[in-house]
Amino acid sequence: MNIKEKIEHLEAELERFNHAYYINNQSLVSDLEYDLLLKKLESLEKEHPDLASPNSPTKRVGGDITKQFDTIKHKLPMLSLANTYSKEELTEWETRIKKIIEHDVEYICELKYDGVAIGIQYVNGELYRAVTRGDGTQGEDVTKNVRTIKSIPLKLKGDYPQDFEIRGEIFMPLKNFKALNQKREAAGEELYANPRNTASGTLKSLNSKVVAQRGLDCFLYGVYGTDLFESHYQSILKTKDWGFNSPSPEKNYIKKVNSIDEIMEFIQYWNSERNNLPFEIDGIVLKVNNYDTQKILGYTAKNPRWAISYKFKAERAESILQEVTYQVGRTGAITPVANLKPVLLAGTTVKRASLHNADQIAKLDLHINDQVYVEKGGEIIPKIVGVNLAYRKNNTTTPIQFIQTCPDCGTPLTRNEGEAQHYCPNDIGCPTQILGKIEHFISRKAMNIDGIGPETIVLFHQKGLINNVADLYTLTFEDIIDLDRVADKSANNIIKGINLSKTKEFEKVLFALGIRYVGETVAKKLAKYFKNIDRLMQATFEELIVVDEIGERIAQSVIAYFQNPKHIDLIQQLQKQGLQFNVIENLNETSKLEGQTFIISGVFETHSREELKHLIEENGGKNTSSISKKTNYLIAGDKMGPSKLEKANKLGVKIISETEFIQMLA
Ligand SMILES: NC(=O)c1ccc[n+]([C@@H]2O[C@H](COP(=O)([O-])OP(=O)(O)OC[C@H]3O[C@@H](n4cnc5c(N)ncnc54)[C@H](O)[C@@H]3O)[C@@H](O)[C@H]2O)c1
Ligand SMILES: [Zn+2]
Repeated sequence: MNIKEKIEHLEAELERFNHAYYINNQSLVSDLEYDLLLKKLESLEKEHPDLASPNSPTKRVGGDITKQFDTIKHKLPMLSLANTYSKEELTEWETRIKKIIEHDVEYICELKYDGVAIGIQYVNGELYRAVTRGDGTQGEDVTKNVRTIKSIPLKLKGDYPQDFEIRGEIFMPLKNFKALNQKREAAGEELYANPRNTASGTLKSLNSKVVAQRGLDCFLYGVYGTDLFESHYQSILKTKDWGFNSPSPEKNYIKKVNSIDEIMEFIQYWNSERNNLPFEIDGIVLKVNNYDTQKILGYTAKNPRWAISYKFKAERAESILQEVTYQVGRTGAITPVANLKPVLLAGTTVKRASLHNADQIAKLDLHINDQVYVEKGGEIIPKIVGVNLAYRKNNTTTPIQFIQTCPDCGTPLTRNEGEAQHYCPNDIGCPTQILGKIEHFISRKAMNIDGIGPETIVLFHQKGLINNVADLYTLTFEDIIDLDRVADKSANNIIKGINLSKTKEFEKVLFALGIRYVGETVAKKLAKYFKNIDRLMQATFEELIVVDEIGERIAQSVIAYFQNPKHIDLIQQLQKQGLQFNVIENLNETSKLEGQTFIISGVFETHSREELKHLIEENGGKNTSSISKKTNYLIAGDKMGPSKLEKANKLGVKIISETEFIQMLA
């Protein structure tokens, strides 16, 4: 390749990565690899300015315009940040500043939140519009989605400017990310790769309800369009008074400093502490504090000159790929797992890395006995990010052949068109699938059968007592007491728990069946819509997809499930045992309290708190556990805490007695 071709090739590659990252929320390479390629292109362009294209990715902000939302022009461009990976590069940045600014410069250190940028305009103290960064000049109007994020105020407090913009980062807290993936796992869905890409995909969701459920959060770190302040730091402290979730100095999320050494201290602190944060950061951001100084320094086409980021390198280790083993999931999905020579990484010994699916193996062109690079990002299980090809030249390695039959039952694997995952189709006879399905069935969110754990299930299965979930209901006290280690009392508990599960609502039963892609929420929607199993079994594809939140993939999976005679047989057995396959209509339900939110506090004369909560829900109202502006009523009983009362009064929440509440239902 000559230089021109090299530049063109790099440009095309970076464009491809940008598109995947900003539009499809996928990382095809690691951030470090991306940044190295970009720097390579930058230096080639510097040496050969005549060959540089005016639209090069080195000169443009990576754009997220999907055309699914209205585009809005930014009043002030929304730029990216130049990035550095070392103290030397930071020092170079400071030297460039010092060439222009003669006096001492104050810097602000902040966390670099790993999410998506947002600009929010407030007019007369109310959230007016929220726009994504887009291509830096214009972004997309995602106001409706941003309104669902609880930490972003809809109305401001205090002495705010009449019209201004605040910018920040929307991200997904780790807890919510893990919960979301757990739910997806329970529904047999592919897991999301990392919080950043999930946050960015969620923000661009066309259904605001989905956004609300997923629990995005936001930190705000820049005020624009007002001349109230002299410095960045001053403005950030003030935005807290207006009601914003801005970074707090108490937690060391933001710090004012005067030298590179102090900056390095902040960086080192967070490089080790970042694993204890409830959200992900990918580095530190440094900003010149004084606004006048910022103005003098100005901008390049892509970045402000007064700010820079210091990015953490994902921790990486080298190891040898010794073997690939295959796990069978509850829904039959096959997951290849890399077994590595144990190696220390980010403080823990790593022996395994996830390989996701056959495509992943092919993409890395993995061989057994390869020397591989392992990284630990936000995910709990580390992943293989690359192979040392030089090592392969001098060692014997063998290409990996993806298995063709199930490691558990020997059935030939299948792979649906357009899907990355292989499946074992023998869902009735494959031991891991049998056990996985029963474990899912008895789990807390499904049938919630107390007294049985995974080990008991294995034991029952080994003794030939259960082969599917219907067999649970034919277990007798004698069957159970015969097993090792089971005492009278626990045998009784098991039987009791199994019997009690017969009263579980239809939606729980539907979820417990473990139909691929039918998670808790989907099961609820399907139960509510079709009311009973017969109607659901007869539903056509067209009938299914009109249901809220049911897409093509779920509809196809539901249809495929009911086409299998073995599943029909199982359902009939469960019906015979008396499980609920109908929605029991609650005759007490009304919509009298629709749209009203209640909080209950204190002790009451005629109803327990639980009863009151139940009455609220039955009549279409909502319960909350903490008072906010959105709370409509506080039902006050005896011994109510004075702080609650004070807060309710302050926020204008109406305070009512138990009797007054009951009158609302009359
Ligand atoms: N892996 C891939 O395939 C791939 C592809 C494209 C981009 N990327 C990654 O994305 C980077 C480019 O993305 P970018 O342009 O958004 O730059 P960036 O993420 O490196 O930095 C700029 C962004 O940082 C965010 N930010 C977080 N905390 C901040 C704070 N306290 N103050 C100010 N800003 C803060 C803002 O959203 C801002 O837009 C690349 O360097 C690369 O690491 C990766
Ligand atoms: Zn199998």
